[in-house]
Amino acid sequence: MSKPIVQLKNITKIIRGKTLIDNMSLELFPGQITGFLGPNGAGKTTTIRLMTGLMHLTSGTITIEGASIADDYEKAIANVGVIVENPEMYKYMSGYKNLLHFSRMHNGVTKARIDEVINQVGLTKRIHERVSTYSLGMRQRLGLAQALLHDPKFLILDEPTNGLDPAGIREFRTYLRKIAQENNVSIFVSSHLLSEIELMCDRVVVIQNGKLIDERMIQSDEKTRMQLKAEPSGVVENYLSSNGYVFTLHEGVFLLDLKEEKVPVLINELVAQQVQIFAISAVHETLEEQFLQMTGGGQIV
Ligand SMILES: Nc1ncnc2c1ncn2[C@@H]1O[C@H](COP(=O)(O)OP(=O)(O)OP(=O)(O)O)[C@@H](O)[C@H]1O
Repeated sequence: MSKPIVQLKNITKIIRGKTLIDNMSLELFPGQITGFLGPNGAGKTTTIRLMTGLMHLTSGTITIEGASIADDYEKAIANVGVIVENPEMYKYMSGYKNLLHFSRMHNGVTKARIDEVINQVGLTKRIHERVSTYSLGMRQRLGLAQALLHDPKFLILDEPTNGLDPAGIREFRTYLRKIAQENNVSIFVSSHLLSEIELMCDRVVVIQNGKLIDERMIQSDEKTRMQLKAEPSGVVENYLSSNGYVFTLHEGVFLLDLKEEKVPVLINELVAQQVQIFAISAVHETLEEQFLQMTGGGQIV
């Protein structure tokens, strides 16, 4: 695994005797999109405020590209890009003029760099039109371009796809992935929307009561848990075990993990052995179900 871009080491935040963040440690890596998931009040916003220096740590350290937020703020923050919930844009100016305006907030953003980010977020054709004519998805992408202007290595997105439909989310994700990979940026997506995290991220960390309670990779090409009802079960059992399937049999229903594209193969082979298939279907345990189990049913929208 490559070197982390961001390191949170045993961070704690206490305000007026209340522990908001409790001894949390986390590493974020280049090229990776990490989802930060938690019920309302879990401490997501507080963590982001600590990461961007808007709040001071009670104890622990946060470093970005090796620079400490507490001791070397300017250097650390130079590597951070933030997209807030609804990026504030000048609607009656063109996308280009907006970017030109925001580029002046940083040192050394060239016109060539502005063109580069416009191209990266797919806005080249419409960039000279007024922002008021943009779709919501285009505005989000303009917000992304704005956050990328100074070429940060760490990008924070707070509830990034607010209001986008699933197709819009998917489109936005394509751009995020391209940016994570091409620029070797570490992207951190804070959201209480499980579906959003599932769609956009490679990895998810779950926070509750200021503590990290789970961390896992999200694999899109994962095997699906299937339930199969077929008879005679002895023949099915024989076939599955001699072909290396891992399965369980409960009340006449087989449970096994396999990739969806393997389903027709399995059906053909069983039918060839005179097996009668009554049903085969996917059993989905979504991240949402896992999450609800983990957090004991915290308030999720
Ligand atoms: N300045 C503050 N002073 C005291 N308590 C605070 C302060 N800021 C946040 N809190 C409390 O800290 C806890 C964590 O809040 P935080 O906003 O970080 O949660 P969150 O995960 O971002 O939730 P949401 O999804 O609702 O934004 C909450 O109980 C909140 O009331």
